[in-house]
Amino acid sequence: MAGIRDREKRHFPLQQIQDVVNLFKDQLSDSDEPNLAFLSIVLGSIEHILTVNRAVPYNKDASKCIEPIFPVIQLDTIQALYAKFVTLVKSSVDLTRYPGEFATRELVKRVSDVIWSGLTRAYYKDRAHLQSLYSFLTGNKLDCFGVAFGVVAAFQVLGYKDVHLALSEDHAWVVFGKDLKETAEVTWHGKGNEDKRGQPITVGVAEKNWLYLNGQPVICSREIEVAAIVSAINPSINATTDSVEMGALQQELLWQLYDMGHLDKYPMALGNLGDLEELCPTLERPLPVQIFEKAIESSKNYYNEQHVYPYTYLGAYHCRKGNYREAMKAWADAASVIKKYNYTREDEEIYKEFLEIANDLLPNMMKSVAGENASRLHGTSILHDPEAYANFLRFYDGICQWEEDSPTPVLHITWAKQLVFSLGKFDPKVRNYIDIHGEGEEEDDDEEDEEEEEEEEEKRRDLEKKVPQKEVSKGRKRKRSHKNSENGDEYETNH
Ligand SMILES: FC(F)c1nnc(N2CCN(c3ncnc4sc(CC(F)(F)F)cc34)CC2)s1
Repeated sequence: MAGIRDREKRHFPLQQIQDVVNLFKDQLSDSDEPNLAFLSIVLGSIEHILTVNRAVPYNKDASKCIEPIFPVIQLDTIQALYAKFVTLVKSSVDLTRYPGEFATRELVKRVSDVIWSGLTRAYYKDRAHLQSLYSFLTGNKLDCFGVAFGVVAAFQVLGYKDVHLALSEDHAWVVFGKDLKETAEVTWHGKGNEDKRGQPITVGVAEKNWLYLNGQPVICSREIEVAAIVSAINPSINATTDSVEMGALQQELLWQLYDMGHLDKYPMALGNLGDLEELCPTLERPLPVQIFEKAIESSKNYYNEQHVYPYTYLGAYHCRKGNYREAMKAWADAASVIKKYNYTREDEEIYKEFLEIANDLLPNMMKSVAGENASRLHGTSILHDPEAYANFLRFYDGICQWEEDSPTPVLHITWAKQLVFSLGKFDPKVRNYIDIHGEGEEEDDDEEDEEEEEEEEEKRRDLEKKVPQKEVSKGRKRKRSHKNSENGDEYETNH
């Protein structure tokens, strides 16, 4: 990989968002590969100034702090960090020992060790702003995504074209070799799990396993690796405040990548863009729902519909907007994906997603609709809607199927309590309008049905009387880029 040349230098100093967009446009449209390490250092240094070390100027009225103007990024700062990365990588690997065109498993493990040994011993791995090479080179800290990305960037520095990033919805690894046939773990996953660095991800490991998306991860090209670091931008200053400038830069860069087609095979980046558009709509651009639908289409077209997040992005959006019918459908669709998987101990992230939907978002939705007199009286609310009821049942059926044959149980008493609570909010008549017979089941005659319904009704009412409703907790902090937006310290809120 050639170093920083005039092609990069002429964009400096970077003084505004458009300068960064132009730099990325130039990097992505040239015949040569985009320089991953260089771009990661640029994004990390901007993010550092706009979120971590905000030298925010105070105007005369000290109580109001104003958003800092865009930081000026000097070429020499970037060049020094880039040279440090190149020196570290090239001095740690004796390439004469690896003569082949393609990377070997031994070399992949070696490069992973080089990144690994550059990390400080102990630090809070889930903290925000640990995703870029800027964090690695100035603070010796990376999150699990950052380590995998760092390995791929290191291989680009070493001149390899075959080592690429593989991304699932909660893990990252690399593919390499002729036809990208080989896979290798290069980072850790979650808490308290031994890392498996150097090991391949075999069919047996990936099969029916959400962490490896049943063998349907996003296999990145260099351009999609650029999309991954843009998607990994974390604009959060603290748990309640985002940098408007950093969010705007991420949004602009994602649209740039979108227009070049580099998000077509990256559902999570599309979901990210949909969330940003909800916060701050861009004129003449698709609406958030349309972007979330594109993420769903991407999962259908390229990943055999094995991805869950496209549906939970859409469901969360509709829930926030009060579109409860549509939220129910999206969540039923998400459960129809997860039901194909077996739940294992390393799937906590998706477990928390469904737990929040079933035991917090759904009950609160049913509560607020039950309270709406108008729609209830006119029977237009979801409590009278057979379609919503069918999706409600499909949601829970998917979760039950997810649990079946799994080594780890999913459901516990709270799930049952919340199910009874939400189910009980539907108007009993709604059951007469849906057909829930499985394939080939005999059609019962109506009288029997009616009796059965009455008995069910009695049982449900008795159960409800016995089961006191626990107050549901407040919603979980929404995910941010590739890690939750956990910050070390709290600040007073800006807005
Ligand atoms: F379900 C919705 F509500 C979600 N909201 N945010 C979600 N995120 C935030 C973005 N995010 C991601 N967004 C882009 N690319 C990636 S690659 C990856 C796995 C790992 F970090 F590399 F290990 C995660 C991830 C993870 C999922 S899902």
